[in-house]
Amino acid sequence: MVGTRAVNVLRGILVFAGVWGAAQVLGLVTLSTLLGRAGTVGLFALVILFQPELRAALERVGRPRGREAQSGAALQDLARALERLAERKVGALVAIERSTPLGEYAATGVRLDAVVSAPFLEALFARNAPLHDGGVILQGSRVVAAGCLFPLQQSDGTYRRYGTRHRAAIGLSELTDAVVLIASEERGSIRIALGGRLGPDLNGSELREQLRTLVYDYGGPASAPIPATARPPETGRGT
Ligand SMILES: Nc1ncnc2c1ncn2[C@@H]1O[C@H](COP(=O)(O)OP(=O)(O)OP(=O)(O)O)[C@@H](O)[C@H]1O
Repeated sequence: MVGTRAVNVLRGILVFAGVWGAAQVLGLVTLSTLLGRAGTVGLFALVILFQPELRAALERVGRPRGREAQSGAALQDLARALERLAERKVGALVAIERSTPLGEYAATGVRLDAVVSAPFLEALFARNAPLHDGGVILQGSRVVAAGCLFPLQQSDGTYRRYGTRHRAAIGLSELTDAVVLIASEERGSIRIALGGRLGPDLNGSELREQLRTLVYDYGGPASAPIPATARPPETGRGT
């Protein structure tokens, strides 16, 4: 994905390999030996750098069967919590992990390991609750972190008028394939940010339908084009 840390690292590796290859072709023995040694050290550095992603991948391999059924119940609870929060005009920001590991964003908040339930999510975002600020991250049917800092979408004009909660959702969805839900404190609306775009207001049944398509039925990056309801870039104040 363009702009992600992995792509930047890959670019660096390609430049490194190019210089190393050129040194070997040109017979620059000292330079190619030095780069060869640096490459070995670099390999270890990569393992450390991508430790959260590697751990998430291993966790995914070891995840027990039956996760889909649990996620179905979790998504129902998530939708119910978002509806209630929006109704009461309590702001909420929830990122659902899909293919891109969200470990680096979870690390900016408080790690949790709790089953998704509507009362728990509502309690997390309640005004004055210690973790109500920032975003919550879900992996499967678990809440894995709260109070997380998401990357703000750089105001390129399209979303300039939106507040930081919405721009954090758009920013995260731009850098990852997460499905990011926003309950607006100001408007009492629910929206989804996906692929760097903010969708329209959703009612409860539309939200459930979107969660089913984007999360429950999700079979990997190739299977999930951005649905029409998440497409229109809107220019008005979203809050
Ligand atoms: N980078 C960020 N990552 C995660 N959450 C953030 C980030 N920046 C702001 N927030 C959350 O957004 C809240 C501020 O929301 P703000 O009113 O500015 O945005 P908004 O898009 O207008 O949302 P709302 O419609 O709910 O008012 C903060 O209190 C915090 O909880």
